[in-house]
Amino acid sequence: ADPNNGTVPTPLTNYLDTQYFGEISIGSPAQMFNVVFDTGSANLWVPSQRCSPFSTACFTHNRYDSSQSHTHVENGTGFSINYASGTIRGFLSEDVVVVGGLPVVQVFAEATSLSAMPFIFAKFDGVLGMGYPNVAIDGITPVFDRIMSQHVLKEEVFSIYYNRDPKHSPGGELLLGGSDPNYYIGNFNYLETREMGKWEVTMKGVSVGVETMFCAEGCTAVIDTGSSYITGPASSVSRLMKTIGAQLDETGYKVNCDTVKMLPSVTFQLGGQEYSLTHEDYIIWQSQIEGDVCTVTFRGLDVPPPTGPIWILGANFIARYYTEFDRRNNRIGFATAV
Ligand SMILES: CC(C)(C)OC(=O)N[C@@H]1CNC[C@H](C(=O)N(Cc2cccc(Cl)c2Cl)C2CC2)C1
Repeated sequence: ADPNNGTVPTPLTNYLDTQYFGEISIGSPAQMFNVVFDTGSANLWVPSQRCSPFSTACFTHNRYDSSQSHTHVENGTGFSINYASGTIRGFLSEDVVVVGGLPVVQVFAEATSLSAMPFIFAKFDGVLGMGYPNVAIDGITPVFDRIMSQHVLKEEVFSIYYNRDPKHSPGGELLLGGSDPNYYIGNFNYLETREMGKWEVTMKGVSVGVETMFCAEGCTAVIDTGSSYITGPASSVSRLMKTIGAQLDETGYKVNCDTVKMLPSVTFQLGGQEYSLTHEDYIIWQSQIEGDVCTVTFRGLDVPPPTGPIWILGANFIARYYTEFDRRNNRIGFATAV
C-alpha cells in the first residue's frame, strides 16, 4: 500500500528566493541531481560526464555518466535548447529517473555544453520540465506524463509550494498527485488554462495600488515555476517601476530601502479574483557591507508575437500563492500560501 495514498512529495531547497530545486536520481546505481521543476518547459536535461572541460558551467555541477549505469539505453539524437537567458546543447539518452521515489524510464538530454551565462549562477544541476507534451522539444514524452500513465497518482495534478522564509525548512515542496494542506489556507480559486497545452491563463488587469495600469483589455499570464521573478512587457514594467520610484541598474530594478515600507501593492486580476503582492513579496532586501540593497523582483521582458506580449508570474508570485497544476481539467488553482 502506498504510504502517501497516491501523492508523492519532493522537498525543495530555496536558494536566495530565486532558485527552488529538488533532488532526483538518474541511472542504476542512482546518480543524484538537483533540478528545477519548471512549468515553463517540458524537457529533462542534466549536465553530461562528456561535457567539454572548457564548459565551466558544466564542470561545476553534477554530471551524468552513462557508462556507470546498467539501465542506460543509448539514443544519441542531438538536442539543444535556446533559452532567452542561455543555451544548452547535448544529446539524448534513456535511463531510469526517480522522482520522489517513483521510477520512470525516461528519455532526457545529457548537456555537453552549457552557456556560462546564466548557468554559472545556477545552484541546480539541470531542469525537469513540468510543461505539457506539446512544449517538449523533439516530441519527448515529459516525466509527469510518464508518471500519469502509471496510474499511481490519486489525481492527475501536481502542486508547488515555494517557502519565502529561508530560515525554515523545507525551502518548498513539489507534490505529485494532489495539494498539501500543510502549505495553504482557505480555498483554491481555479482558472482554465488559456490555450490547450500551456500553463498560462488570461489575466484581466495589473493594478498598482487601486489603479489598473496595465492589461486592462486582457492579456496572457504564464505561471512559470522556473522563473525567479515576474516579467511583463518592458514598457509596462518600466512605467510600473517609475510609479514606485525604482531605478534600473545593471542587475535590475532597485529602490531606496527607506521607501520600502510605503510601497503600494501590485495586484494581478486572474479569474475574477485579485492576487496582491505587497512589498514583502516583491522586494528582496539584502544587507551588504556598503549598505542595504533593495531589489524589485520585476523584470521587463518583451516576448515577440505570437507567443507575446505576455506577463510571466514566477517564484515570487508562487511563494505567495500556493499553486496547483491540474492536467485532468486543464486548469490552475491558487490558494494563499502559509
Ligand atoms: C521555449 C523553451 C526553450 C521551452 O523555453 C523555456 O525552456 N523556458 C524556460 C521557462 N522557465 C524558466 C527557464 C529559465 O529561465 N531557466 C534559467 C534560470 C532560471 C532561474 C534562475 C537561473 Cl540561475 C536560471 Cl539559469 C531554467 C532553469 C529553469 C526557461
